[in-house]
Amino acid sequence: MEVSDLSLKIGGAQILEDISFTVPTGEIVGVIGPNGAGKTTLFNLISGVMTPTTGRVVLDGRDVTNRSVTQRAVAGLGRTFQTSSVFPALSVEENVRLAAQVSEGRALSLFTFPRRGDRATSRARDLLGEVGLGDRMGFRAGDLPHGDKRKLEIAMLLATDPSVVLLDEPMAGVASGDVAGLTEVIRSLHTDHGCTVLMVEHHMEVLLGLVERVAVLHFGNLLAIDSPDAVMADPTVQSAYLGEPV
Ligand SMILES: Nc1ncnc2c1ncn2[C@@H]1O[C@H](COP(=O)(O)OP(=O)(O)OP(=O)(O)O)[C@@H](O)[C@H]1O
Repeated sequence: MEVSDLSLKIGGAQILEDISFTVPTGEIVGVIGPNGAGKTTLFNLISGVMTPTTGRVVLDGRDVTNRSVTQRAVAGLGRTFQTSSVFPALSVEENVRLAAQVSEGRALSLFTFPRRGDRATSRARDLLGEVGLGDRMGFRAGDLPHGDKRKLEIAMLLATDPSVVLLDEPMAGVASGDVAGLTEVIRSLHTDHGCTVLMVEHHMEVLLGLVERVAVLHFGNLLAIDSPDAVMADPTVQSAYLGEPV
């Protein structure tokens, strides 16, 4: 995935300015920065929720800058949001089955009842087993604890066979006892599914344990993108992000 010279101006406010970086296929990159730095806006521009004032977004060699959210999803871009986005009244299995049906180009309908051998159903069951929710398939999704909702969202993402995944604060609100399990599910996106992952996360221990590089945003500018050690040792990053050199 490549973004080049990506900028967003709203009214007189420069929200993001000339952001350029490349994430090679299969790499996990973390995105950090103080509140209001522009992390979610960057995800909105990459996923097509917002249109950049200037710049380009390239996925798998294809320029998708002028493509819609749906077209980018079809091109292999998946995303989770800061707030949970499961269908709360549906069962855990129904949530993933719908995602699998949509990715197969079938109707977003629950009136196709699950049958033995049905591809979307067996895919949903496999993925739920993989993320550790194999024993919760019949639960109402809205009743799951937050960490399991996050795992469910990842199973829904995987049902669409994404090549690039954007995760916006996946650990937000997750109970401390569920962090390790969810971390492993996120790791599997890259190790087992070969996904390219861009991840905003405030939980630094989790982030630094997962990512190969970290991008640091500050007031809409990209201060650095490098290995966690190099970024943490960077005096500009220390003074901007941590307040002062340490
Ligand atoms: N549609 C918009 N109109 C005007 N300003 C906006 C809009 N969207 C975002 N902003 C501003 O852009 C800046 C970046 O916001 P953004 O939500 O991307 O930051 P963030 O780094 O994700 O913050 P947080 O860590 O709090 O989620 C903020 O100052 C925000 O107020």
